[in-house]
Amino acid sequence: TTVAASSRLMSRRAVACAGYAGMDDGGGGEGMMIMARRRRLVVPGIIATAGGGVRLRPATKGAYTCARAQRARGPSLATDQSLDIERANVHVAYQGSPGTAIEEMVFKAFPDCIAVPCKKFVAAFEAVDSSLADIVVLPIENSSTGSFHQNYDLLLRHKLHIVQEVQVEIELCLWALPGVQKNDLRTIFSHPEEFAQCEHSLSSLRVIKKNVDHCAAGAEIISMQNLGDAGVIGNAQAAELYGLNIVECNFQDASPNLTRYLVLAKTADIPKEYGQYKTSIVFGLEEGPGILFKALSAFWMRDINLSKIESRPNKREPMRTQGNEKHFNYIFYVDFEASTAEVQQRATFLRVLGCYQMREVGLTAPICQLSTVELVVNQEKGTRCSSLGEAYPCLVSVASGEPGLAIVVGPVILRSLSGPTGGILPNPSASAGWKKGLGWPEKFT
Ligand SMILES: O=C(O)C(=O)C[C@]1(C(=O)O)C=C[C@@H](O)C=C1
Repeated sequence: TTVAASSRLMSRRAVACAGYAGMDDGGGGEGMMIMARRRRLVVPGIIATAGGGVRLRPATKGAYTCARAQRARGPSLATDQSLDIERANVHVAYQGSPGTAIEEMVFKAFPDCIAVPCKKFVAAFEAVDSSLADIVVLPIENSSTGSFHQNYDLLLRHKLHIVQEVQVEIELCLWALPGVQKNDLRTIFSHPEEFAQCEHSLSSLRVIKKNVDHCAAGAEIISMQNLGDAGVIGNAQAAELYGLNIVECNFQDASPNLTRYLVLAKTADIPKEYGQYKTSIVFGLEEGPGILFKALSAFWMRDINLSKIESRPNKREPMRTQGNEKHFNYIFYVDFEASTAEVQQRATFLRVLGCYQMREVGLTAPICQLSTVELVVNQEKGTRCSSLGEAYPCLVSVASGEPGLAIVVGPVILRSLSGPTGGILPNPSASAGWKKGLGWPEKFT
């Protein structure tokens, strides 16, 4: 059976590897066609390190330099202000390998892309940092288990901009070698987040859970070692690819099971037309009663919908002192359905992580749209912008420490496509940083 198992795996993997090398597998079947369209980049000069990072091979050993990578894949759009992430051949980095849920999402969202699978997310971020890939795709939240906390930390550690978010429904299945029943299972492999999404389903099984980076890694272990008492939780694609049978479909505790992914690039991709979009910021606050409430009231005063707040420990300054007491110190990640607001008046630091469009793959209905009325003033530079696109670079520079104060005034939010619910006047007390003499923007007076 070992031979049968490995030849089964080999034949499946031959298809996967044809995809990996960017070769046409020559098959005429529907599945083969899909694999042929799916191109993955193998970067020969990249060495995975034990810590999951990547480093480039030294030049003497035939380095695959950024310049060579660039030549191989044509002109880079990484410095182009109008980065088109939905173009053909956009290079998409992610943590995963053939058959993973994340890869399925990548090909759903970017059907003509070149996939750049990496061992770890850190390596995927580095691939974009070093221009080997245009964008990185990062899971950030699941509809039943919530935030992927470690991935929030990655957003801050790297200087990439969020350029899009994509929500995907992922059906999880339990699979094992052909002939293996649910009762035979003693070990189950999966990604920790996928275990969490199936906690209730798993409670009836007496199994040991083993974490792997993604479901395909677990499937490969089972297939290669011919483990007749092990299963793996993941999406259906990997089961097919690694020659496993589905023991149970819809194994996740809640349906639909949605994962929200962020797409990040080196350059901010500012929405040029007003549509359904979001901004993500991260900030720290000074000590004091109600400070978070005051910062967030800036959104309320402008009728801006906050869609998510996440607090994380401030790793650089883990403790703050209040009187004689020491407390944990936090930073706050906030997503809101508009452009940036004047939180920076109260923030000890603030970074705009991105302003981006929201996409849903196979899901329904936009919730809110922003009208074209938007004005930003950077007092020091006296810049007035009439669109979010114009305003964004100024907001980013102010947020990253340049002198000045950028304030978004307005905006008028259309709650439905049928018409505005009314404009929001800037509230003087909320705009305390506004310099006298500049006056209120005409559009709002
Ligand atoms: O195990 C896989 O196949 C994965 O792709 C893992 C993965 C991901 O990285 O996107 C997939 C979905 C989950 O919600 C969390 C993790």
